[in-house]
Amino acid sequence: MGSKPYDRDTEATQVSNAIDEELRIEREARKKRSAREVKVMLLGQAESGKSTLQKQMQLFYASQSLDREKPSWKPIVYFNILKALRMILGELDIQYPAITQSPSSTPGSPASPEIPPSTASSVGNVFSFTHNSVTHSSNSSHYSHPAEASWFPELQYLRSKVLPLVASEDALASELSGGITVTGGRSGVYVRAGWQALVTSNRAWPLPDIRGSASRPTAVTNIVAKTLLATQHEIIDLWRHPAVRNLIRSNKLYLEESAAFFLDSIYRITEPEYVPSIDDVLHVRVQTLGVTEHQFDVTIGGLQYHWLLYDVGGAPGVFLTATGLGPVLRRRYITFTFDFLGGRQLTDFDHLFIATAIIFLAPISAFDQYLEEDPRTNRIDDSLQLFQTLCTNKLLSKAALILMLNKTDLLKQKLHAGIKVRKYISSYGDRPNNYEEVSEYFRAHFIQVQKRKDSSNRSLYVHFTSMLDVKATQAIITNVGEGIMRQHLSSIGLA
Ligand SMILES: Nc1nc2c(ncn2[C@@H]2O[C@H](COP(=O)(O)OP(=O)(O)OP(=O)(O)O)[C@@H](O)[C@H]2O)c(=O)[nH]1
Ligand SMILES: [Mg+2]
Repeated sequence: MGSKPYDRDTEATQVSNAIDEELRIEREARKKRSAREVKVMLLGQAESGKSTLQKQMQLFYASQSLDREKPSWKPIVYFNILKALRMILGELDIQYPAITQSPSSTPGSPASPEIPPSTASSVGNVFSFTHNSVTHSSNSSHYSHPAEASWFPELQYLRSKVLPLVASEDALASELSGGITVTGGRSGVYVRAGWQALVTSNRAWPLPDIRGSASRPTAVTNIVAKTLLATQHEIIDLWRHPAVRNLIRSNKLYLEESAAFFLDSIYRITEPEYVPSIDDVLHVRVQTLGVTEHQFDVTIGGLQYHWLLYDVGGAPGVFLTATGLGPVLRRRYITFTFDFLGGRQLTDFDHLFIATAIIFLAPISAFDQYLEEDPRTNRIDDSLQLFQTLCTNKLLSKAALILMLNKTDLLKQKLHAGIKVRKYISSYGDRPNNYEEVSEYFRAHFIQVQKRKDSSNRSLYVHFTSMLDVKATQAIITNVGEGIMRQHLSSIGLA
């Protein structure tokens, strides 16, 4: 019988060659792919505007996709309003415990649609401030404003009207998150990468990526829409009430930056046919947890490039490694993020540390604000420290570095209102308290950090931005985009 002798070595060699060939093909394919792939990372402290920049880039490079998403932002706009109302009522309760007593009914007031029973019962918990137990004295002499005691009946009435809405905040968040709650609140959130979070008073609700949210349930959203419509006048009366104005002016009440925009627009938002505008989408505040990836195709010089944008959530303690290392200290944020990205457990991210460019956002309006988790750290100081960590990171030393000194609109407003930089940053000294001087002062500090700490000798591109201004931001994106492409072409040897 002439059967061929079995040759173990030959077969092993064939298998080995086939594997090598497969690897070579995969390497070639990867090389080709990466020549067309531009990776951009957005970094900066919480609320610095990274996700807003991501939306602006989406608007610039893929505007139809943002248009398609608009309806799904509606419940999140509602959520931002409910959160603002909760914060207003919370502070009023602390300042004026008397208003927590039931009001005598006011004639002619519209009835609010019913809130789901599961949430209505939580009203007591939402406002269980220690101050509530203080018996209110009818003697108004301890109030700082002469009219304060006379405000109580109206505040009591407005509170009773708005309270059912506030009580639906958790139910709305639960509906949007598909019922998943994250325990531990702001400081101890454990969620996988790529989620956003609706943060309520003591909980966080992971919000699945808005892009995949077409089939969301809407029961609570509809009830909230009706309740908002039924109470729109009371919401406006509360928002414009001198008591609330007073609390904001005296810094006793600090609302998220989107709050004023949405509350001022309440009549437009409560219209039955309301669909969020691009402006609304840009104003929405949703916290990013972990890293969210966004992709666009960008055509330059007749060639199509695939942009991968990584929006890295800036809040502490929201990262989870695949190995379950858990929350990290604020100071280690960037180092950790890079470890997380460089760690090979998450294959999608394992090449991130060769990002083409990093855009670092620093909100320079935050000179009078402190970190929530560390009330002694000024937010500008925190931004400078994060920026320094970034400049010294070896893994990222090849990436182009772009610095956006953001929220210049808010900075101008604050300076115009007479808020003194010197009061919060003593080294500012006696320099003039105007926009030109202040913005230049901050710019010089960031540039100095890079000069001193970045050993790679790369250039730093600095832009002053106001991320809610579409026209101005689109011009900056054009400029930054061209720079990033130049960097990319040079890194793959084509420029
Ligand atoms: N006035 C003003 N508001 C801004 C600007 N940029 C962003 N915002 C608002 O600031 C809030 C926070 O912005 P985000 O983009 O969510 O911040 P982020 O850096 O992604 O925050 P994290 O996801 O927590 O890391 C949102 O309500 C934005 O609308 C700006 O230039 N001016
Ligand atoms: Mg974000």
